[in-house]
Amino acid sequence: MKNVTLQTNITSLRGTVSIPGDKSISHRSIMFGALAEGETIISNFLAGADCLSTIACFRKLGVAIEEDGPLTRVFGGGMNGLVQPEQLLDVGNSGTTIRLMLGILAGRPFEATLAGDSSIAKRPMTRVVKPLRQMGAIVEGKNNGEFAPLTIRGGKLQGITYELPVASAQIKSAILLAGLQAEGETAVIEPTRTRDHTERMIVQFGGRVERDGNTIKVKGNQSFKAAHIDVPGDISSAAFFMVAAAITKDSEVKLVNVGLNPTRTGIIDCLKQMGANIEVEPVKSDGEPVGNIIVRSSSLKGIEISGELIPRLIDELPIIALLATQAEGETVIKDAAELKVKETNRIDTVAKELSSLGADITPTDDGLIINGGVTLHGGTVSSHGDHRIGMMLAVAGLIARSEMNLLDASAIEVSYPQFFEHLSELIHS
Ligand SMILES: O=C(O)C1=C[C@@H](OP(=O)(O)O)[C@@H](O)[C@H](O)C1
Ligand SMILES: C=C(OP(=O)(O)O)C(=O)O
Repeated sequence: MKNVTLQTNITSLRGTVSIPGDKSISHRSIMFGALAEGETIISNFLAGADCLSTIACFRKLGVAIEEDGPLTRVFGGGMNGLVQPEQLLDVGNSGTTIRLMLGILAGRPFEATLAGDSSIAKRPMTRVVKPLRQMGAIVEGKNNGEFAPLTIRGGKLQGITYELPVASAQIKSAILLAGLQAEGETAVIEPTRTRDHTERMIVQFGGRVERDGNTIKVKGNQSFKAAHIDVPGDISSAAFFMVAAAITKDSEVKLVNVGLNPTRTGIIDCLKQMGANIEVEPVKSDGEPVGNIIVRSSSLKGIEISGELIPRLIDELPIIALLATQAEGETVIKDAAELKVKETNRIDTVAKELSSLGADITPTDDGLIINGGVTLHGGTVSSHGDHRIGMMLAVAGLIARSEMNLLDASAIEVSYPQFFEHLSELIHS
């Protein structure tokens, strides 16, 4: 529960940040490395608390994983290499870990129990438990499997065709990971395109996956070969500095090595639509698309953010809400009810914390309405244990007119342990 006094009312932000590895891709590189045959070598792995939880879970499943300076090595024993864990699998604060691991464990012929922190205990799990049960896994947990702790006994699975009730890469990935181990074919139909890192990684590890419109299909009984994965910088982490540069005066920030997978670049589209001064320089890469992003102080206008754009910037909505407080006119965020089931109810926590700093922000059933052009003042705010809320509030501090204290700042370690260090390197006061 580290509390920090934030730097407020700064003059400008200038410099370059090399953005740490993408959280979604880091999780998946460990998972596929564990299921593949041989030594997988990962560079730029994100050593944030969530991804370290994934490593700890796979070690308990018998997989050797070495953190070797800048490289992470996973010694996979193939699909049948996982062994029944002797202890509970602790996913910490990570929704991606628990949901994707359920998909993997659904196909394994042993029992395992997964649990996490108090936030994980409140996040909905029926969304993955239901399709996995349909495929043949046995899952037990509180409220008929809605909440962790969850005990899963996997085994012989049958492929299914499943229409996702919400646009979620975690549900899609859990079903695909089970489908890769099932008899026959598994098809997942997504209502709107979501991040496709799992599909890309299936191919990188020598597997097969097909996409036809919004339907993704995998054949069962596949096996994987070890791979080299170079994890790009996390655009969801870069977003905090993009917004920070846009809303502060005399600023110019360059973010290097950022993942530019089109299923994740909604924040760039949103900044452009709001009138931000932003440039993107693509950089050659073998795997996921990567580039550098340069953002300068901007004069911004309010927009509507809704529909298919939402899954492409879902984790950036807290920092976009702050951006909107500095734009002229109204910003309406809708179709984003999924924000209610993240680490916190992000509609409520964003509205509560930004209102306490003087923002004009109203929570709705599926988003937020923000009237911009407001000067923020200081005060005591809290991350509520949610890393993205913590980083958004630290960025709000940069433009706050009086002292600001952030409670529970340590939550930021979930996705960006070097956040304060990188921020202070940019500050010119
Ligand atoms: O698949 C992933 O790595 C993630 C998917 C998203 O969640 P949902 O699938 O619940 O939308 C996102 O919010 C989360 O931070 C990471
Ligand atoms: C929602 C998030 O992650 P997860 O679902 O993995 O906890 C996030 O990182 O914003």
